[in-house]
Amino acid sequence: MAALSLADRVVVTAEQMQAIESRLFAAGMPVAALMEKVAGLLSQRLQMAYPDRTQRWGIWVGPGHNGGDALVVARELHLQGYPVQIWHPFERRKPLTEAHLQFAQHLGISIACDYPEHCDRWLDGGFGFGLNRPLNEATQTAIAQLNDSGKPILSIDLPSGLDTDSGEPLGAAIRAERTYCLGLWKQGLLQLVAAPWHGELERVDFGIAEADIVAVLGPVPDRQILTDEAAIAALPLPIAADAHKYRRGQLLLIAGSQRYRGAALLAALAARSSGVGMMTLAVPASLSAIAIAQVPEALVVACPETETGEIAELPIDRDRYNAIAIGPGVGTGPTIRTILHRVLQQSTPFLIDADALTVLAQHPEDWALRPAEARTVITPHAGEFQRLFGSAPTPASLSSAASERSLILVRKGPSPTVVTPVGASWALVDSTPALARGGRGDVLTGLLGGLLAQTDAVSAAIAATWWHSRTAQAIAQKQTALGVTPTELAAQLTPWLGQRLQSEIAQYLAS
Ligand SMILES: NC(=O)C1=CN([C@@H]2O[C@H](COP(=O)(O)OP(=O)(O)OC[C@H]3O[C@@H](n4cnc5c(N)ncnc54)[C@H](O)[C@@H]3O)[C@@H](O)[C@H]2O)[C@H](O)CC1
Ligand SMILES: [K+]
Repeated sequence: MAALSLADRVVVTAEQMQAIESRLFAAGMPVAALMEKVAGLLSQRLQMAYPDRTQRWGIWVGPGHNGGDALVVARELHLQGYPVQIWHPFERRKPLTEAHLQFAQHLGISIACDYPEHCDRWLDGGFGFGLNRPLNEATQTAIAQLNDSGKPILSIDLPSGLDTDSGEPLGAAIRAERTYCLGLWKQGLLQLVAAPWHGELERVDFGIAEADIVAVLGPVPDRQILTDEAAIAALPLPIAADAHKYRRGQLLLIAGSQRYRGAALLAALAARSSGVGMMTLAVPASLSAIAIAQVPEALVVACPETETGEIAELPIDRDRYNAIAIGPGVGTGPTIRTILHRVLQQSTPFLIDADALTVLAQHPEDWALRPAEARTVITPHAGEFQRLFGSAPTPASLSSAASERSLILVRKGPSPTVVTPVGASWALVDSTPALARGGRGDVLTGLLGGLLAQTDAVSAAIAATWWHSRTAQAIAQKQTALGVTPTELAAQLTPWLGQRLQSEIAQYLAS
C-alpha cells in the first residue's frame, strides 16, 4: 500500500487553511498562479467525468476566489468546446475574480445577472472557505433557485452556504451532488449536519508541501482522516505465532431481551467476525437456545430474566474478561442499571451502546462510578449523543464530552468519527447512508467489542468504524443500498476484510 501524504490525512478549519495558504503566498507563490493551478486540475477532472460536450454548464460565480476558481473552470470548459453559461448575481468581487470575469466576457461566454434557465448541470463557485457571515436574502433566493432547478450541482471546495468549520448552513446552502474539496479536507464537510448538502466527497490535491501543513497544524495533527492505512494498522493482525484462545482476547457481551432478540444475535455474529478468542454471550434465559444455535462458538450464559424479559442479573462471578460490551437490545429497566453499575466499577475496558446509553442518559451521576484510568468506549448516534450530553454532536461538543468523561467516542452516522479523551479525532470520509438502518449499530457494537478484547480502545474504535462502513459500502456496490441488511453486514465482515487485505496477506505469507 502506497504511503499517504499528510495532505491526504489532515482536517482543517477555515483559519488553518487561510494560514497555510498565506504561507504559500508569502513564500512566493502568486495568488493567480495558485488559482490557475487548482482550477486547472478541477477542470481536467470535470472534463474526464463529464465528457458530453452537448451538455450546457451553468457556472454560479460568487464574489471571492471561489468564484475566481469557477471562472477559470468556465473558461477552460468553454475553450474545450462545452456550452457554458455564467451566472454572477453580485455587485462586487475581488480583483482577481473581476479579471477572470472580464476575460470570460472577452471570450464571448454568456454572463447573466438573473437566473439563467436551460443549463444541464451547475458548477457552484459561490462561496468557499471565505464565507464568514450569514447569506443575505438575495443570495438565499439564488441558492433556492439552483437547488430547485432539479439539475445536478457540483460544488467547488464546499457547498456554498456551509460554514467551513461547523458544516452548518449560514441561512441556506447548495445541495450538491458532489463536492470537490480543494487541497485539504475542511472540517465542516465531515460533520453530521453537512451530510444533506455535500453529496459525494472528493479531494483535489494540489501539492501543498508537508512543511507548510506542519508549520500550521504541528507534526501530529489532532484531527485526521480515518484512512485505510490507519485502520489496517489498527487491526489486531497479524496474530502472534504463540496465540492462544485466552490470549486472543475474551469478550463478555451482554445483550438482548425478549423484546429485542435479534439485536443480541447480530452483535454476537459481528463479535465473532472480529476474530476474538473467546466470547461469553450473556442473554436472557429464553434467548439462550437460539443464541447457541446461531453462534455455537460462544459460551452462552442464560441469565435469569425479569417479568418484562430483560436480564435480571448476571450470573457471572469472575472478572476474567479483556473487554465487556453492553447495550444491544438489553432494554432500559432497573436491573440493567444495576448490571451497568457493576461493570462500570471494574477497570475492564468497557463498551456501552444503545439501551445502556439510554440508561446512562437518565442517570448521568452513574458516570462517576467509572475508575478514572479505565477505558470506556461509547458509540452514540446523534440522538443518543444529544440525550447524553445535551447538545448535538459538533467538533467542540464531541471533544468536550470525550475529555470530561474520559471516553473514546464513536459518533455514528455520515462521516463517522472517533474522538479520544485527549482531543484526537479520526473521521471516515465516505461512509454510506445505507447504514442508517435498525440493527447496524448492533453489528458495530459486536465488532468493536470483539476488537476491544484484542487491542487497545482507540485502535479498536478506528478499526471497527472503518471495517463495518467499508463492508457496507462494498455490499451496497454489489447489491444496492437496499441490500445492506444488518444480517448481511455481519455475514460479510470477514469475507470483505479477507478480500481487502489480499495483498497484505500475500506479503505476510511470503515473509
Ligand atoms: N486554499 C487555497 O489555497 C486556494 C483557495 N482558492 C479558492 O478560494 C476560496 C476562498 O476564497 P476567498 O476569496 O477567501 O473566499 P470565498 O470565495 O469563499 O468568498 C469570500 C468573499 O465573499 C465575501 N463574503 C463572505 N461571506 C459573505 C456573505 N455571507 N455574503 C456575501 N459575501 C460574503 C467575502 O467578503 C469575500 O469577498 C477557496 O474556497 C477556494 O475555492 C484558490 O482559488 C485556490 C487556492
Ligand atoms: K462553493
